[in-house]
Amino acid sequence: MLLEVKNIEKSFEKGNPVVNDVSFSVGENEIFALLGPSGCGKTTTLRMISGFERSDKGSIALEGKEISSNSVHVSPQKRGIGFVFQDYALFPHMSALDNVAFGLTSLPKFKRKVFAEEVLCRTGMGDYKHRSPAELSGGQQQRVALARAIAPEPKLVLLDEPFSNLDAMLRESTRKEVRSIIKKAGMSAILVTHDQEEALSFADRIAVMNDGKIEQIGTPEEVYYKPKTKFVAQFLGRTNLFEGDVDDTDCIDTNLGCLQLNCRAKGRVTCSIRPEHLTIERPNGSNTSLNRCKRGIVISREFKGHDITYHVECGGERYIVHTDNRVVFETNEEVMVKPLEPAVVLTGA
Ligand SMILES: Nc1ncnc2c1ncn2[C@@H]1O[C@H](COP(=O)(O)OP(=O)(O)OP(=O)(O)O)[C@@H](O)[C@H]1O
Repeated sequence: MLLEVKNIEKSFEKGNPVVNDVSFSVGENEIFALLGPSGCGKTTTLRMISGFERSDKGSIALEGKEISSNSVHVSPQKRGIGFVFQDYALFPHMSALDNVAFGLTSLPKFKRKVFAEEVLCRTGMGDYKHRSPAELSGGQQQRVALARAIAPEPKLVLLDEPFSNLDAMLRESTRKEVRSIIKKAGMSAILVTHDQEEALSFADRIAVMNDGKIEQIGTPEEVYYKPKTKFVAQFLGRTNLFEGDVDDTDCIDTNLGCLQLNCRAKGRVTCSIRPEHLTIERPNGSNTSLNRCKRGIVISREFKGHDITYHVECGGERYIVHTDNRVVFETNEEVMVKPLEPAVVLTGA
């Protein structure tokens, strides 16, 4: 493993820990994301890894060497880690090119600007190389800061909301370009974001944080399709939650009928089904008697072009169903909601 973070903790003043017993590791050439709502402790975790903040407890090791513990604190400059701060932190008196060339101390002087320009071009900022930060927009400064962090090709680069100031189109293309630069150079990265779509599309693995703690670590597919807690299920997009007693066929009885579970469980469980794992049908003789499901009413629908989201009331509860645009129902229509996949049991709920 390139980075090992073990049981780190941080409190400010006398308050509760804002980072509470956080552990994870990042592999070689891996892109890892810390995802969670504002104030959950993501930036503080990143600052402890960079060395700008000292942890109260726990340890951090980079390439097997301890850089932070009770007795060790390697200064940020000596950690060999690149970072992009939320506020860019560019040198105001230097051009974009000089900002990027500044850190390239391992290259001979005559090569620094050539290489800096190459990286600036890859983040789409080649045409702005002579401008000072004051002459650039927020989004452009953000891309220069990205270029500056990745140009020296550090083993690990820390990215704190690095795409937040870019508009939707630019965000997607910059994200792809930065991901490819990191992967091609063999670097690893930790991205901090509260944007679930960004974490899902950019990272190889994601740690979902809530209130100072990590609730789940997994690949994008794992955290999205197999959330362990209610928080993870709800933070990673819309979902339908159910509670019920497991019968001896691994099902629970719900308003939608008998729901099959994704794993063996006992007693009372909470489980989740993503809206795209439900579909709706017109009631007919066969599906109404099937599985004791109740009829529902379409309360509203959101047409989004390539797909449609329906809100259906069924047995006094509301459910969200996401279908492709060929499944067309009107508001107030009577429907049956049918699961397409088993419900995921929230084992950490
Ligand atoms: N220097 C500080 N002094 C006191 N409290 C702080 C300090 N830095 C952060 N905090 C508090 O610690 C908590 C976690 O902050 P942090 O910036 O790590 O969260 P975050 O998840 O990165 O949020 P955001 O996405 O809004 O940046 C917040 O409640 C914040 O107010």
